[in-house]
Amino acid sequence: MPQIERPKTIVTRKLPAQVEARMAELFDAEFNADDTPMSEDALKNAVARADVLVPTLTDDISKDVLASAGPQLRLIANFGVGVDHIDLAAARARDIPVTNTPGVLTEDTADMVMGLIISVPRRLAEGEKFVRAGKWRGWAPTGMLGHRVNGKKLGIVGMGRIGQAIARRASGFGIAIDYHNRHRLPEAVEQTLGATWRENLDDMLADIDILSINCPYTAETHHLLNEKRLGLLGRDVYVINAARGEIINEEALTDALEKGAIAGAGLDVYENEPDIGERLLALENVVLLPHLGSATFEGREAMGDKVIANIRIWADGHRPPDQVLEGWA
Ligand SMILES: O=CC(=O)O
Repeated sequence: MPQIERPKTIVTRKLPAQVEARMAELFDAEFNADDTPMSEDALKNAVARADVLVPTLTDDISKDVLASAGPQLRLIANFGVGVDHIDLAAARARDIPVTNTPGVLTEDTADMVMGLIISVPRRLAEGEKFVRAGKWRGWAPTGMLGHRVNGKKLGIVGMGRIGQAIARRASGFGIAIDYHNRHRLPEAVEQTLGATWRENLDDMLADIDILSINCPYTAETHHLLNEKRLGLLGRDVYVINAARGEIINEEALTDALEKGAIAGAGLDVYENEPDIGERLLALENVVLLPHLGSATFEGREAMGDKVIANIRIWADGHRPPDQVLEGWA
């Protein structure tokens, strides 16, 4: 592990001002003042010069980009929790640790998912647009009815920190919780959350009212929700995704929504961000958000603090606390 006084730290996107100020104090830091996502060439140039790269989810840190890394690049300290945009195996092969920012965005993301769990079945976003469009003619006994969430069953795919935080909130709304996860949680945790483990994902899909996707995006979870699995959901089911767009086959989801094979969706993430298909944009039974999961002032500052802590601890010659160990022995 190195000991470096002021590591050359290249930050690929504009970060909160307090975070950049602290980084400028502590590191030989280079920022992206105009916040334009870096091109592949710009990323190659950055890894050729930096000791530490601070990327975000909008950067494709591919094997190709990492092939341009100079021998001095010794840490990738990601601003964000998901690391699917970084070729972890290529980083591992070059012995470059990757860190992320877990924990500090859990509650914000869970709050936003809860917002979608309420707003999609109750048609809140649709109602807001209706009022603004000047179409509202007053209260009506059958006006803009949605589905009740109290007493319904939520299926959570991926019961990590965020999944569990959603379960805690949903219980407060009187929603029952089933979950599917690679590993079953300890029984005591299940009991506290009031959550039931479903070993078989397909069985769970056929037995829920709301689905929330909260697993990481990996080769195994690519299009986890495909046409076949969408077909297992009932007509009154709502799909919520605040994890990664690529976990759902967006074409198949759009088909299901268009046909009324499912009731609606709340999406914060997409397969080709920031592009969203015209067909999806045209649908009424969908709430579309611009990847807002962790978008609070407090959360983004805390994410910056985590990035800084990881760099400092690493620069002091220790293993950074949030090293992503996937692919590492
Ligand atoms: O999506 C946001 C993140 O990975 O932090």
